[in-house]
Amino acid sequence: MFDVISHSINPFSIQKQNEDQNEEPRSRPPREEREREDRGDVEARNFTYRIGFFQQIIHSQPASIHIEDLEIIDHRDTYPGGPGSGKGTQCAKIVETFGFKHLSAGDLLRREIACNSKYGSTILNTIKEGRIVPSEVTVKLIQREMESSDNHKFLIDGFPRSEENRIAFERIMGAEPNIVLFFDCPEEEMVKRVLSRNQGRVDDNLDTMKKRLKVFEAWNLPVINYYAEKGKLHKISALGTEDEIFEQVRPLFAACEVIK
Ligand SMILES: Nc1ncnc2c1ncn2[C@@H]1O[C@H](COP(=O)(O)OP(=O)(O)OP(=O)(O)O)[C@@H](O)[C@H]1O
Ligand SMILES: O=c1ccn([C@@H]2O[C@H](COP(=O)(O)O)[C@@H](O)[C@H]2O)c(=O)[nH]1
Repeated sequence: MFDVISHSINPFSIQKQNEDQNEEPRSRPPREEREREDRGDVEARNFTYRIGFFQQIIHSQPASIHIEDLEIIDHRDTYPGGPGSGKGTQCAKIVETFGFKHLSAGDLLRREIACNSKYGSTILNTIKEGRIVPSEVTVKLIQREMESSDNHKFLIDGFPRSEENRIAFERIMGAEPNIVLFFDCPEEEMVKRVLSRNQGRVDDNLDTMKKRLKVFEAWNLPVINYYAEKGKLHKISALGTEDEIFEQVRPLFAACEVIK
């Protein structure tokens, strides 16, 4: 495993200066800053967006499909697509049936921890705190997997977690999802599933789960709104057996197969 981040500036320290995930997400940057960004002013972008190290890469991969962490407005006892709602479980079924390449952002980050990569220990701490890893790190991991895959159909699971993630992904990969799914699950069910998952994850405990739900609630809403406005969002009830849930998912993907 090699480090995907080769910059001399640590993206985690940039994130710390610019973002407190315990606070509400910031609104859009002012127009002047956006214009600087559009002009490719790297220095301005670094400061403003925390993720500005990216080169603009136009990528020819066909658009990907995101299994998303999403949230419903004014419906606070359910957390669509939240932690433990069953996204990974359904992804496995989609892969089996439709031949997609499954990319779980969380798994990619955990792999960085396991192989002691440059930011492995910082990623570990971030995950223990239930916080969001800087987009620069996550998108580069996803990019590497997409570019080294023979497949052209991707299921991106648990990503984007924030508008910053979404914007970084679209900018780097030059691709948008064809479809975004959100899994609608009551909070107590998610907590129950996470606490009985039994896979030895450092974040499968009540303390981290509470933090994850809080971060999820604060940062996912703009992402949902964005995809809803684009007409790409599909809500799936996450209650029921795995097969029952897949019967809601299957037709959506069958329709995508036809579009090509
Ligand atoms: N329909 C279901 N009914 C009951 N348990 C389920 C169902 N689907 C998945 N599970 C179980 O719930 C746990 C969480 O599922 P899964 O890992 O797929 O969720 P996730 O949304 O990918 O979670 P995370 O975002 O934390 O990675 C697993 O132990 C899984 O076996
Ligand atoms: O895009 C991402 C995805 C994940 N994280 C961090 O990893 C954990 C676990 O993610 P799962 O999707 O539940 O496997 C999550 O709580 C975040 O801390 C991330 O930062 N960015």
